[in-house]
Parts: sequence; structure tokens; C-alpha cells
Amino acid sequence: MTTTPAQLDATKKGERTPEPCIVVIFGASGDLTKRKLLPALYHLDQAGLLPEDFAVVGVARRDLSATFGPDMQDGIMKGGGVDANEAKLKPFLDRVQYFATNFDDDEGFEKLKTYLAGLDEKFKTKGNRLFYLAVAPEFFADIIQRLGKRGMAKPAEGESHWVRVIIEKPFGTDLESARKLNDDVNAVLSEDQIFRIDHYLGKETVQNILVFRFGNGIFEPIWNRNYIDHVEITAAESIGIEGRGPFYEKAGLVRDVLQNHVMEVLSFVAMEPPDSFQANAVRTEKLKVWRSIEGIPVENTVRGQYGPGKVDGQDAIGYRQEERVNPESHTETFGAIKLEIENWRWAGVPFYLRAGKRLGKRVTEVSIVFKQPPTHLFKSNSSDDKIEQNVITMRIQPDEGISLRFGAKVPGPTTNVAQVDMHFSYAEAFGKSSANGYERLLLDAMLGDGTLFAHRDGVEATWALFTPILEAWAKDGNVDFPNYAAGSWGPEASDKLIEADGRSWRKL
Ligand SMILES: NC(=O)C1=CN([C@@H]2O[C@H](COP(=O)(O)OP(=O)(O)OC[C@H]3O[C@@H](n4cnc5c(N)ncnc54)[C@H](OP(=O)(O)O)[C@@H]3O)[C@@H](O)[C@H]2O)C=CC1
Ligand SMILES: O=C1O[C@H](COP(=O)(O)O)[C@@H](O)[C@H](O)[C@H]1O
Repeated sequence: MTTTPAQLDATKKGERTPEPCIVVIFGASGDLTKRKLLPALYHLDQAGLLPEDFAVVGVARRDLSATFGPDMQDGIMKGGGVDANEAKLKPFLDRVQYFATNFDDDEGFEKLKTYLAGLDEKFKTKGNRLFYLAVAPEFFADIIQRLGKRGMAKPAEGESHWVRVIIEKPFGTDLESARKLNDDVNAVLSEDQIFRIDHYLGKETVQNILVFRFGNGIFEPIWNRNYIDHVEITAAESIGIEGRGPFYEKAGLVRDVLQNHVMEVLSFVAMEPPDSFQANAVRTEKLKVWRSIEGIPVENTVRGQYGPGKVDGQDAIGYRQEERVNPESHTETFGAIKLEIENWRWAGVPFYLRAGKRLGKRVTEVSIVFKQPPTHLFKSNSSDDKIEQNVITMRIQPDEGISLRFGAKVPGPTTNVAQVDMHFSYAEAFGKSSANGYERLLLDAMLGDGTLFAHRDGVEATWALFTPILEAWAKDGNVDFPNYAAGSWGPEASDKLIEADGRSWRKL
């Protein structure tokens, strides 16, 4: 991870160094732990951002005690794309331990409690715990209940250590299940102990949306219905479901990406300035955005599923041909919606959101498309002599950066206008970073800072928007899937959704 001078300064001053603690990862042998969590912890270690007194304990079902070290080395270096040699990894791996238990084994939890207490002695971790639930959602409530039952979820009277729990997504599958999960979790833990993770909030470029808007004086005055024609958010992936058939069959694109990642990004684009960058202030403003969306009519939604096609010049199979997927599956792998935020700033400005698997390329970006100038003074270089609109594009990934598209005079004896781009690139300005979003969020959770985590009300507010759509889709079995070819930009209906308003998706 490239560490910026500011980060290092903060670290030297001890401002961002957590207290001693043990990070306990449930689901230690899983895909997420190998590909994202251990690499992120290793990056933090290399950047000097972890406390000196620190340990990681992986918990899973299989007995991997003997092989966990080498397995993890392999996982970190290959799965996480970490560029490190054994000598650099060793001191980190010495602090990574493994504990085998079944999640439904009460006795296993009792033993885990004793084991962690032993590690406190060895690593001087003072009883502080960050539990990370990197497990299938059906285990979230169960594990928390067992922690509660064994006295592991809260410090006892007179004890001064802390206990925090990171919960992975998806947080519920609809409004009702999200409410139930919130109730179950809140029965054991107080809200300030709960860190509902959405790794998009850990991405530098997502956080930079707030810095761009509220850390500069020039953008906010035009960030409203008076100047903005519409907003587009695209989260396109070229990959398919990567062997996660059973998970994806139950989830689908809306539950996997739209309800969480895309709605989080939307809230940063649309929220009012919070009165501070503290968790409660930010959460309050995000919530107001979601609550100002007065429902999304099903006519303003499009669903799709990829069929066979070509991605990056290679043949790609269709979703229904993927392993462990129903050959007649109705699960959506693409979603597009149009919504409006009924508040003073945004009334009348449509937001078009789309996300999907196996699209033309991997790109996540937000485009703010401004209104046309009031008169047509110059000749445009475009074939239809159309007045182009200014666009601010915030590229979340890859090629992270921001660009402003505007008209410029084409050199020559006529006064023709062509569209040009002014571009800021993260990599050019700050160097390349391999951070995956989890570094920042793990660090924040160790520090007890919930600003970049989802809150109970927020999760329920976004589910309240998507549950009726999912229910309407489930009732209407009349789907014509597959309806887009792998490697394309989604179903035709997605283009029609925006074209019906005389607009079109930006070419990416
Ligand atoms: N993978 C990803 O890219 C992403 C994942 N997530 C979320 O993270 C969570 C984990 O996902 P992922 O890592 O892919 O899942 P995996 O299926 O790869 O891993 C599941 C883990 O849970 C353990 N486990 C399962 N059942 C039990 C049990 N009864 N007792 C003890 N251990 C058990 C497994 O251990 P064992 O090997 O011993 O069976 C394994 O370590 C999910 O909620 C997912 O939605 C979120 C974003 C991205
Ligand atoms: O949570 C998830 O996110 C990934 C996309 O994350 P990114 O950081 O690679 O953009 C998605 O592929 C996966 O299906 C989903 O579960």
C-alpha cells in the first residue's frame, strides 16, 4: 500500500494507531479472508498503522492449525496480490493464529474465550476484541448470540476493555429480514459496537466524493437542481459470478450491489453537508437522502441476465451455464433504475443507476451531467451540431480520478467547439495504491470510528426502497432471460429507460 505523507504524519503522532487488540476473524478459511482481509491487515502492518501489541485469530470449522501459516502466506501473496517476500511476511504471520470450531458449538466458544485470554497474556492485547464475521449471513445472529451467552460480547462490570463486531454484507435480504437481524444483533450489542461493513465506503475515491464536494469552495454552489440536468452512476463488472453460484442464485444483482454499494455512493453524491465528519452527522445526512426517495416505480426499473458472449475477446458462458446455477434461473445479473430525490436540492433531477456482471468492462463511476448553456452561440464539431453538456466524472475504479468535460475552441479560422477533458489522476498525483478498501475500514473499526459504516436506520431505509421492486419482480415471472450478451452493456431496455427521457448513458 502506498502510504501518503499525511497518513505517516498522523501515524507518527499516534493519532491513527489503535489500542492493542486481537482481531478475531470468523470464516478464516474463506474467500474473503484470503483475498481481502489478511492482505489488508498485512498492508496496515507494513504501513506501521497497527498497534505493536496485536494478534489475529482465524476461526473456521476445519482443523487447519498445522497448515494455517503456509496457507495464509499463500493466500496473502497470491489471493491478495501482495508483493512481499517471506522475510517481510514472517513477522506478520507470527501474530496470526488459528482456532478450529463449528459455529454452532457452544463448548467451542467457551474454549475460544479461554484461548483468547491466553493470547492476551502472550501478545499484551488487554482484552480488546474486534470480531469480524466473514461468514455466510445465516451465521451472523447466531455467532453474536453465542458471544453474548459466553460473556464475550461486552466487558463485564468494572472491566475497561472494548468489544466491537464487524458484520459483512448482505445485511438482510429484504426489509423484514434486515429488521429482524438488526433486532437480534441489537439484543446483544449496542449500536456503537456494531460495524456493518460496505467495502465501497473504504475506497479512497468514494470518500473523495465528500472531499471534492465539501473540501472545495467552487463545486457546491452548482451542485443542485439549478445547474444539474441528471446524474448517472454505473458499477459495471466484466467478471461473472466467479464460482459463487449458490450465493448468487439467492442474492442477485440488486441484493449484491445496488441496495448497498451503489446506494452508499448515491448518498455521498446527494447528501447535504454534515455539520462534522463524525459518524452521527454523516449518517443523519445519508439517511435523509434515502428517505427523500419516494419509492421507485417498477416501470422505472430494468433487470437483466447475461447469456453467452465475448468478454475481452474471450468466449464467456451465460449465467445459466455457470456452475451450480439453475439452467432456468430467473436471477438478475443486471439492474438499472431511475429515481428522484424529492428534496429542495434535487427535485426534478433524475438519477440513473445501473450495475451488472459480465458487462463490456470493469468501471465504476459517477457522472454529474450539467444543463446546456442557454443559447447556441458557437458551432459544435459534433455531427448533429448538438450543444454538449459539461460533465464532471468521478471515476471510482479503475484509473481512479476525476475529469471535467467542457467545450473548447478548435484552433483555426472558424469558431467551432470541440469537447475536451481536464483530468486528475489519483495514481499520477499520489502514486499507485494497492489498498482494497478493507484497510481503512479495519483500521476505523479498531479505532471505534463508525463514520464509514452502515447504520441500522440506513440499512432499513435502503431495503424499504428495494423490497417492493424485488417483490414485484418475483411475482412477475414473465422474464425473457437471458436478455443481454456477456461483454455488452446490458439489455436494450436499459438504454430505453434513459432514452425515454431524451438522454443516453455515457459511453464508457
Ligand atoms: N468473497 C467476497 O468477495 C465477498 C464476500 N462477502 C461476504 O463475506 C462473507 C464470507 O464470504 P466468503 O469468504 O466468500 O465465504 P466462503 O464460503 O468462502 O467462506 C465461509 C467461511 O465460513 C466457514 N464456515 C462455514 N460454515 C461453518 C460452520 N458451521 N462452522 C465454522 N465455520 C464455518 C468456512 O470454514 P470451513 O472452510 O472450515 O468450512 C469458511 O471459512 C459472506 O457474508 C459474503 O457475503 C462480501 C463481499 C465480498
Ligand atoms: O460485494 C461485492 O463486491 C464485488 C465488487 O467489489 P469491487 O471492489 O471489486 O468493485 C462484487 O464483485 C461482488 O459480487 C459483491 O459481492
